[in-house]
Amino acid sequence: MDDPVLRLDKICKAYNVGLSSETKVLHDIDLTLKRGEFLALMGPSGSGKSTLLNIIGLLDRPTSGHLFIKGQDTALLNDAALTRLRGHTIGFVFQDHHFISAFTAVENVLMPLLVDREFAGPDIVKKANALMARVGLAKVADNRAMNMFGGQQQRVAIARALAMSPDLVLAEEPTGNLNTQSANSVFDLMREVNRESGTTILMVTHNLELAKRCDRIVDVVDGRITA
Ligand SMILES: Nc1ncnc2c1ncn2[C@@H]1O[C@H](COP(=O)(O)OP(=O)(O)OP(=O)(O)O)[C@@H](O)[C@H]1O
Repeated sequence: MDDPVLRLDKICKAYNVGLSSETKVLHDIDLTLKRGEFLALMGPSGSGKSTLLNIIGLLDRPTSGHLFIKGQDTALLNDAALTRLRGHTIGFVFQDHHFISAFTAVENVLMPLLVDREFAGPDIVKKANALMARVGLAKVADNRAMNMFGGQQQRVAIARALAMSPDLVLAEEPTGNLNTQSANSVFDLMREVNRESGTTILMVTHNLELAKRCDRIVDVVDGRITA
């Protein structure tokens, strides 16, 4: 049977505050993402969306509960194995893209392929250029990413997230800084990628109009899934 890309089983997260107390931020989160799904994660500020995204992105560990990626229980993996799994399975698109400022757009897309020995090979430049074409930026691939418009930068970030052909893309407010037209066009691109290549996408957003165009909306309120 095909395992879901992601399955969360009773995920809880508490942060230590001072020496003796802790704040519980996530409570018994159960969530399954099937291959090819495009899910919108919504919820008020402080409800725990970023905390959940960090756990799903294997950047942080839950306090309790289990996170399965393609059937693999990540609680059983050490940090090196988690890093490898993250690199090969998950792409990230954030509001703040952390581009390397001295690099062109296509060089930023190339970076993840260059640093992973298992991917490095003669075709990676071709792949990076194909990704730039895929996101509609072939003509400006050699411009500095830092000098581009917001919508273009977000397209570069999407191309970079797709470089390792991830099963799952996590996008945190990917259209948050954009005007309505750019936001729609960046969302359209993500929708196309999702439909064409079957990449599973989880997008945190405050934009209800865009969320409605996803396959499913999940609301997080006070660290619990409510809908
Ligand atoms: N490292 C930390 N230590 C202690 N408390 C934290 C830490 N990180 C987050 N929190 C708390 O956890 C709660 C959830 O925060 P989180 O950033 O996950 O919410 P969010 O839904 O992503 O909010 P926003 O939409 O504003 O980004 C908040 O009350 C926050 O103050």
